[in-house]
Amino acid sequence: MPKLLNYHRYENFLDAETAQKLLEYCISQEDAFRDATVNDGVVTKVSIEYRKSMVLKDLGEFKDIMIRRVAEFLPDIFKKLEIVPFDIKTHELEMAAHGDGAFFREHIDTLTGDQEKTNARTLSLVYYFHKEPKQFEGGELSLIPFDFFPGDDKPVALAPLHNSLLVFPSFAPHEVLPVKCPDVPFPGWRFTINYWIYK
Ligand SMILES: O=C(O)CCC(=O)C(=O)O
Ligand SMILES: [Fe+2]
Repeated sequence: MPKLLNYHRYENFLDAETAQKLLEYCISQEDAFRDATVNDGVVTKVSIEYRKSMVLKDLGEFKDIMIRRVAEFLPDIFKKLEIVPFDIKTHELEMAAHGDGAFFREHIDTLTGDQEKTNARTLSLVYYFHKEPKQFEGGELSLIPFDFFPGDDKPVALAPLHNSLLVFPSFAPHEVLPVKCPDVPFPGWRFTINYWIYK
């Protein structure tokens, strides 16, 4: 019987003007997005059975904006997740775009190989944004109970709310359910900033 680990969602995370500028930046970068890869512990590769989405590494000014904003919330994040506060080693951020048929199957964000032992993804933060009104369906983030701990919990499917930040431990299993938006061009897709905090 599995247990769902703590998670939390902050709504209206950025001020409306910054959220709008971020959306404009993202849309302007359409040609710089590349097929997303996955890492199976040995190699990093594109795997269309496992993950279909596009990513962009260069967040421009929004990298610092996001890091600064999240820093204001960190004490509350540790509290909500019931995680003992730690010193941050690394910040890793990328932007992702999910169009029609995009998904990311069940996974965790932390690698368990030796090389990661002293520097591991610990907190996963996903900032959601999209054009309004929303032009896609689906794309919920499903958090999956951890069968290591006893409990009676069921998976929870969280809708990608515009201008919200979802936080959960990087070792919590999760998946992105398929997005549906046939014939919707790039500006109407499901966008995120994926942000991993390393301990
Ligand atoms: O897009 C999301 O909601 C989550 C993305 C994700 O799980 C990841 O990039 O590791
Ligand atoms: Fe993930």
